[in-house]
This record gives sequence, C-alpha cells and structure tokens, in this order.
Amino acid sequence: MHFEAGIEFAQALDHEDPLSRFREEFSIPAQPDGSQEIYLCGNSLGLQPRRARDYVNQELDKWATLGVKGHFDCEFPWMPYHEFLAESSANLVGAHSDEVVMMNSLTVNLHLMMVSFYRPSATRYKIVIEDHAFPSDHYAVESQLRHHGIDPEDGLLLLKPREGEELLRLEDITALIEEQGDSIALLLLPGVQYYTGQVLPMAELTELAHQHGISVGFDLAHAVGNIPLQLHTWNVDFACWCSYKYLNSGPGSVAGCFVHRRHAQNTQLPRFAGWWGHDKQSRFRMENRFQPIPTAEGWQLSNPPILSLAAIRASLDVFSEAGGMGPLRSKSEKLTAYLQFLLKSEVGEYISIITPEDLEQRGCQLSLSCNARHLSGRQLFQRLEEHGVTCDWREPNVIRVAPVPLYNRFADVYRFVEILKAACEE
Ligand SMILES: Cc1ncc(COP(=O)(O)O)c(C=O)c1O
Ligand SMILES: Nc1ccccc1C(=O)C[C@H](N)C(=O)O
Repeated sequence: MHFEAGIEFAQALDHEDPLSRFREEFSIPAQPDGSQEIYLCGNSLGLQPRRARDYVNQELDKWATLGVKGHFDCEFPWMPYHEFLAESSANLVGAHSDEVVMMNSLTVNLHLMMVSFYRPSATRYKIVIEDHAFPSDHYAVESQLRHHGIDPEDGLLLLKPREGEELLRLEDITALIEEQGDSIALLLLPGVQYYTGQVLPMAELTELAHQHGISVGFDLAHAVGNIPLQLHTWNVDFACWCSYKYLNSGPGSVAGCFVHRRHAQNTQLPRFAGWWGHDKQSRFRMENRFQPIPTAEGWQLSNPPILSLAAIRASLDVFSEAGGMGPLRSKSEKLTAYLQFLLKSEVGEYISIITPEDLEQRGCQLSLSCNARHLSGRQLFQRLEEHGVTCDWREPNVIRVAPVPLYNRFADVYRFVEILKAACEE
C-alpha cells in the first residue's frame, strides 16, 4: 500500500472509500466545544448505530401496547427473537446459523462452554491459556479448575512470550503441546490478544490441538467484527465473544457463543441446562424432562433480554448493509496500515508499535508504547484525551488505538497522529 503525508491525502482516501457513508449511521461523541471526538476506541466500546434507538424503541412500544402478546403475533415476536440474529452473527464468525446463539455475557458463556468442553480425567486435566489472558478469562479458568478439585499450580499452563518479547510464537505453543499434550484437556486462547492486538493462527492451533486430543475454544472479544473468521471450517470446538466492542451493540449487551455442529447435534453432551435450551415444541408442556435443542441454542438458559437483542439486531443490520467482513476488512487493512505509516514517519522516535506488522497477525488495533524520555506512556495518554482523542490505556504500558472501518475516517487517523506528535513534542 502506498501512502503520502498531508491531510489532503487522507481526505482523498476518504473520498474514494466505498464505506464512507456508514459513518453517518453512528452517533459520534462530541467534545465540550461541540466538535466530534477522534474516537479510536471501538476495541473497547463500539459507537452507537443511530438505528439502535429505533429498534429498541420498537420493542418498548410493543411492550407498552401489546404486553405479553409481544411474544407472539407481531413483527419480530420475542419468543424467537434471538433467531433473528443467528444468520448475520454466524456470517461474521464463519459459522452455520445453527452453530451460533446470542445469550448471556462473555464470561458466563466461557463457563457454560467449559462445563461441556472441560471434563477432566485423572490423566488429562490441564488447561492452557496465555499468561497475559484478559483477567476475567483467567479467573474463569482458575475457578473451573478448582471446581473440579484441581490445583491451578498443577492444572493451569500459562503461555508466556519469550524473555524481552511481547508476542506469542506459534512454535512455542507447538512445543508446549507436543511436550504435555497427553495431559492437556483444553486450549483456550484469544482470537486477537487484547493487549498486543496480535491475531493468533486459529486454524493451525485448532488442528494442532486436535491432533493431541485437546479441545479448543477461542475468546473472540477482540476478533469478532474485526477480522474474518471461519470457525466452522477451522473445526473449532467452541468460541465466545461480547457484542459491545466491534459489534457496536451497547455496554454490557448480550454476548455470542459458537458450538461446532458436530457437538451441537450431540444432545447427550453434558451441560448446564435451562428451559430456553429445551426443545421449542415441548417447552411449554412443563414436563421436566430436559431435551436440548440440537443446535447452539441448546445451551441457552433463560429467555433473553429483548432490549439488548434489539440493539444487536440494529448493529448486525448495519454490518450486513456494509457487505459483511469482506469489504470491512479491506478498508480496515488500509486504515490501520495508514496509521502505521504515519506513526513511523511522524512519531517514530517516541512511539513503538508492539502489534505485529504482518496483516495476517493483526486487526484494527495497534498497541503503542511510548519511548519518550521526557514523558511516560500514561502522561501521553492523558494529553491525547485532553485534546479530544478517545483511545485507551492498558497497564502496564500500552496505548491501544483502533480505527474501525464502519465509522472511522482516514482523516481521523491523520488528526490523531497530528495530536500525538504535538503531545510528544510539547
Ligand atoms: C478478552 C476478554 N474477555 C472477557 C471480557 C469480559 O467480558 P464480559 O464482561 O462480557 O464477561 C472482555 C471484555 O470485557 C475481554 O476483552
Ligand atoms: N466492558 C468494559 C467496561 C468498562 C471498561 C472496560 C470494559 C471493557 O470491555 C474492556 C475491554 N474488554 C478490554 O479489552 O480492555
């Protein structure tokens, strides 16, 4: 990709961007003076699709005017409401619609999946995660081990980058699996690492783990809506994601879950059950003999929060109108490459990028560390915020910046680097 300096170049890129009109679909937060923020934080909380308000209001209106009848005879009845999200969610993760369900929240789904896919035996009982896993994942895994009476000191294998490095290497993961494979029950890794932005080779990891009889789950919090995924073809056992980052579905909105068809159709697979996972035809017969739906829906516990699902439906409709991950990824690669180009040419002496440069190994996000002697990373982050940039800071030493293809412009990236440069030179 060829880039040039100067705002005119950024504006030209925006002008020829086939997705530029989608920015209008979103509410962009404003600064105190009324101008729009430079919002580069879609990796943490995606912006609100304007239509989310209409979709949510539609459900509030149904509740007001129809009461309980909103479950049945109306547009988008609540009883099957989650089904309206299945196909477009499945498209985003490369799954069949019977392999995906939106339910609960991410950590809850991780637990539910571990109930089914982490069933330790006396000899195969270890779980592999990364040393720097998102804390909620770490807590969830540790508590699962303890729940089975296994000491995490023994049962938890933590993947660490090499001394002096930040990224994980496939060869190191391979070595661990080849060394201890017989004792490992589950490999649980992120699709995109939240701190470094590194994309892990999910297809290779899945194949490798399966060769050693290990189940594989992915936490796709930072991957879904960001990078192309092929969960079905990759033969992943399960995956979970939240919907409030790149999926723009609102704070704490309902999460997603993938169960590969070969498991979903196995109604004998142990699980924690609830009535919403029970066969739809006989659910209301109240017979108390649990018969799971032979799809990912068979893991649902409760009837879902419709207001949250309505916001997700709004967002998924925007993704579909944009043409799905194909066009979004094309723009994203360009947007992030442009960010990298400007960072290197404008602030290379103060900032280093820890995210891999290889397009296969990164999504929207670049994780930056500050090398300036006169200024700490945290101080730099504060200066950015004071000047209208929203990105985020993660301990111990990273500023995460994520231009997203649905609503960020090349001009946002340009302006960000301009502000960053001034802050470094202040
Ligand atoms: C990688 C990862 N795992 C887990 C979580 C926690 O998600 P939740 O609060 O929906 O359980 C997050 C973000 O909040 C995350 O980024
Ligand atoms: N839900 C939140 C509420 C408040 C503050 C942050 C979050 C995040 O989601 C953090 C994100 N998971 C991260 O990658 O750091």
